[in-house]
Amino acid sequence: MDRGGGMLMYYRRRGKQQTLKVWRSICTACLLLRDMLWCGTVTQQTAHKNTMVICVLGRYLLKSSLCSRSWCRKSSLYSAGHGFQPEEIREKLRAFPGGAVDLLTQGETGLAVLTVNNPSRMNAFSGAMMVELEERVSQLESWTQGKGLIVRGAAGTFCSGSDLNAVRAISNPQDGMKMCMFMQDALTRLQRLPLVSVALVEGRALGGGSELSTACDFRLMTPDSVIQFVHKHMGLVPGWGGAARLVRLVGDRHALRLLGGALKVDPELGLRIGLADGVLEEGAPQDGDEGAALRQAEEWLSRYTKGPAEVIRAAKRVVSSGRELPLTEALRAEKEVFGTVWGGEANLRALAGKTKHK
Ligand SMILES: CCCC(=O)SCCNC(=O)CCNC(=O)[C@H](O)C(C)(C)COP(=O)(O)OP(=O)(O)OC[C@H]1O[C@@H](n2cnc3c(N)ncnc32)[C@H](O)[C@@H]1OP(=O)(O)O
Repeated sequence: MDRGGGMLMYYRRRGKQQTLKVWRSICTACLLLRDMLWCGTVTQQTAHKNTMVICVLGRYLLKSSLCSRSWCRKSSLYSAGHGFQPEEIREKLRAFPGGAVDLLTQGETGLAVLTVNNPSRMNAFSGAMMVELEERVSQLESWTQGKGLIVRGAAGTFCSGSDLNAVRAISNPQDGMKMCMFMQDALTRLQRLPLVSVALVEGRALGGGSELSTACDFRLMTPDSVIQFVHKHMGLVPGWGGAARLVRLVGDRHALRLLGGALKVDPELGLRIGLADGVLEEGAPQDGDEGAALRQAEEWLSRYTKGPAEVIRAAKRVVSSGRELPLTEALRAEKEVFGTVWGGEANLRALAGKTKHK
């Protein structure tokens, strides 16, 4: 079994052990109390009070052990209880064909390129493409050697959101909710991948396209590009998790300006409010070199992905848990990830090499 799979097994086993330990402690404490009550060491009132304390404490411990388990298991956002039936939704979405979501993984560099590919519709997401996106995310979840991911659109533009033809056909509230849960789930899983991810925004990122860009760790913009949450003009708000992520990226006031005003975010505004992390050099597409922006993005990303895969992936994991979990849980998750690199190959090599950080 590879290291990633082994780690997941370790987390699962550890989660079960923790839960068992908590149950065992609750039972032992209750039995002890019962014996003390029989022997007359404690009064009935004290025993009752202590039972309450044990129950509250036990509940807290169980909850926290289950919480770290579910985080490590990369569980879905929604379950059947929320009306989330992924296979049924996939079938519905596949009824709207067109376009593709392509994935290219490079073994030597550990970088992958995910391309939203529907140029005749400015890379709008057909239903079939939503299903393909989820499949590509699953592929990336099993790619244990990966370190970085670039998300881009084909033919010099990023993505114009969901395909309006599909949107019209599923405009009833039930189908809308299903699509919303499906895309939130896929994009949350994309954001949680143990890969440093960057959205390469060329041309336009509109509606769902702007939401997709926020599911990456970073956004690089070409000089003439625009990110625009156009949802207001469609009588909508983001539904692919874009609003929740936007608030975390730029703060609630900027987020409200971007959504309420459907503002066009050019690179200058993007950098100022912290939505963009870099602007690529001028001129490349005009030279007829379509791959130039991608090469620049690869070079930019490689600064953060140089080094052993297990260390880069661990860095992304601790950032993901820090980003999403309450502090106590995040610290516990960090401890677990730390345990996977401490005394590991890269750590021992660095110690033997007397590394200096000049
Ligand atoms: C929760 C998710 C919410 C959402 O994503 S709702 C969707 C939000 N997106 C939009 O409203 C974008 C609508 N499109 C536009 O505003 C413009 O097409 C856009 C992207 C600014 C490009 O404008 P232009 O450069 O003038 O090009 P154009 O309009 O002639 O477009 C070229 C072809 O692409 C098509 N297209 C663009 N965006 C699309 C979309 N989202 N769904 C379906 N088709 C779309 C457009 O209809 C046109 O096709 P055709 O040449 O007329 O056959």
